[in-house]
Amino acid sequence: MTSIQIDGLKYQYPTSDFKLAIDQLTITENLVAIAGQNGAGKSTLFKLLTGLVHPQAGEIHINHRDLASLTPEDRLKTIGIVFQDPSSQLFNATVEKEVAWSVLQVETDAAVVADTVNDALATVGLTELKDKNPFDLSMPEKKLLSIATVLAVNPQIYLFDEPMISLDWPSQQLVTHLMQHLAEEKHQVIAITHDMNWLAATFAKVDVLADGQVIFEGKPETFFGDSALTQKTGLMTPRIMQIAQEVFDDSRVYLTPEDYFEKHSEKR
Ligand SMILES: Nc1ncnc2c1ncn2[C@@H]1O[C@H](COP(=O)(O)OP(=O)(O)OP(=O)(O)O)[C@@H](O)[C@H]1O
Repeated sequence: MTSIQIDGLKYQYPTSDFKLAIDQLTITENLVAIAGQNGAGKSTLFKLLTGLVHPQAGEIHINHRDLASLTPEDRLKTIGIVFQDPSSQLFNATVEKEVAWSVLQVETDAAVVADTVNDALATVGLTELKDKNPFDLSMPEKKLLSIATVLAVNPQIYLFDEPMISLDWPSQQLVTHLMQHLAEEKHQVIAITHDMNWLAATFAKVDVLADGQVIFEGKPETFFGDSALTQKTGLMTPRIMQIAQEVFDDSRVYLTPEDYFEKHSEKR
C-alpha cells in the first residue's frame, strides 16, 4: 500500500503573499481528489509533491521515505505528474520519441524501452499516431500523449492536474477508466479537479483546500452532505443534488444520477 504523509509543511512563493500551511495530512486511499477554489493552493501542493519547489519547513514522506532524500531517478519512479496543459510536457519530434524519452530516464534496455513505449501508446489509443509531431495533435490527443509519457515510467503515484480539461467525452471516459484501473492495480492516483460531478462519481476520498490549508478530508458524500462547509468552500454540490433540491425539495446527498435512482427505487 502506498502512503503519503505530510507534516508541518510550509511554503511561500518569493513573489507572492500566498502561504501554504499543512500541519498534517495522510493519504492512504488509492483514488483521491483535491478540490478547492481558484488559488487555494492545489497546484502548489502538487509542485511540492513532485519536488518542483521545496518547502521552507516540514516534511513529505512517501511510504515512510523522506521525499527530500530520494534520488532524481527514485523520484521519477515514485511520483509522476500529468500537467493541466499538456504542451508544457511535450518537446520531442514524434509521439513515439516523446514517450521513449520518458522511459529512457529510468530504463536502458532497448527492447524493454520499445515494448514499454508500445504498451503506453496502445493504452491511450495513440499507436497509429506514433510518427506524428506532438504539436500536430489535437488537444485531447496531446493530453493523452502526456499521460502516456507518465504511464511509461509506471510511477507508484500519479498526480493529475485537472485531467478532464481539454478532453473530449470519449477521452474523458478513457482517462477515468485508466485512473480507476491504476488505482485497482495499487497505484495511488490523485487528481485536482473543479468538476464536482466527476469528483462525486469517481473518487473515494476528497481533500479540500482553502487559503493554503486543508479544511476537509474524507468521503465525498460527507463533504457534500455538509452544506455549510460546501458553501464556505465555494464548491458546488453535484448537479443531481441540485436538481433533487430544486425540483423535489429533497436535500439528501446524491453523488450520481444512478445513486438517485437507486435510493428512490429502494423506497418503492
Ligand atoms: N510561480 C508562482 N509565483 C508566485 N505566486 C504563485 C505562483 N504560482 C502560484 N502562485 C500563487 O499561489 C496561490 C496558489 O496558487 P495555486 O496555483 O497553487 O492554486 P490552485 O488552487 O491550484 O488554483 P487554480 O484552481 O486556479 O489552479 C495563488 O495566489 C497564486 O497566484
